[in-house]
Amino acid sequence: MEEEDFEENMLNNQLNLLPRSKNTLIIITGGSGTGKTTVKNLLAQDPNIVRVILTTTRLPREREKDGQDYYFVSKETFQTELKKGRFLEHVIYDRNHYGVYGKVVDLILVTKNKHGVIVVDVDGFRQIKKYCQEKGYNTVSYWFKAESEEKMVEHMKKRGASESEILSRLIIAKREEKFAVEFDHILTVEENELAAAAQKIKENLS
Ligand SMILES: Nc1ncnc2c1ncn2[C@@H]1O[C@H](COP(=O)(O)OP(=O)(O)OP(=O)(O)O)[C@@H](O)[C@H]1O
Repeated sequence: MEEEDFEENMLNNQLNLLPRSKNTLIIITGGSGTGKTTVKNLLAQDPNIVRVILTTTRLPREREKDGQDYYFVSKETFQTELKKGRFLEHVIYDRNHYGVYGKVVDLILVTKNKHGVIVVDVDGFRQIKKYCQEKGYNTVSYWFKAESEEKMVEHMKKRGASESEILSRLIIAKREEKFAVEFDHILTVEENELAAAAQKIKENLS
């Protein structure tokens, strides 16, 4: 093969490996009370970053809107879609189903041509990352930590968690700590520095 052809081939191969969308899905995981939800909401204030909306069988609460807070579906629809493999991840909480539609990720990164942000557990992170890799989408993952366990407890109390919930969340957090190495970044969110954490994530996008 001529040297020029070889170079062109190399270039084409590299282009094929490039993601189809230049946008990035920001995946946030970590212990309870580490500021994940707050930082996600701060990120979503940026017009270029869109929250990945979950689908649920739970009934809408007052003022919740379909397509804005959640996609609300019936249990039957959820089961049918689940069987078809449409959900990247799926959890049952308080007898209600919650799932992430693959097509919602496509909608944000490709159709809307924006970055996405999602808060998920470790299993969800793995599933979503796998999906994005298969589709050629960029992801950046963050494992969130608080300054200390005491601060996590303080934060959980702030959002109204009961003693028993706090205890079980701390146990889960301890158990899951070992998975932090699977993430691109481990981010300690300093006390009252939630906006700084969001800013750091945004800076890492460009
Ligand atoms: N670093 C921090 N400094 C000050 N307040 C914080 C910090 N992290 C979280 N908080 C506060 O703690 C409360 C819970 O935070 P948030 O819901 O963002 O945590 P979370 O990681 O999403 O928790 P969970 O997984 O339990 O839902 C909020 O009131 C938030 O403002």
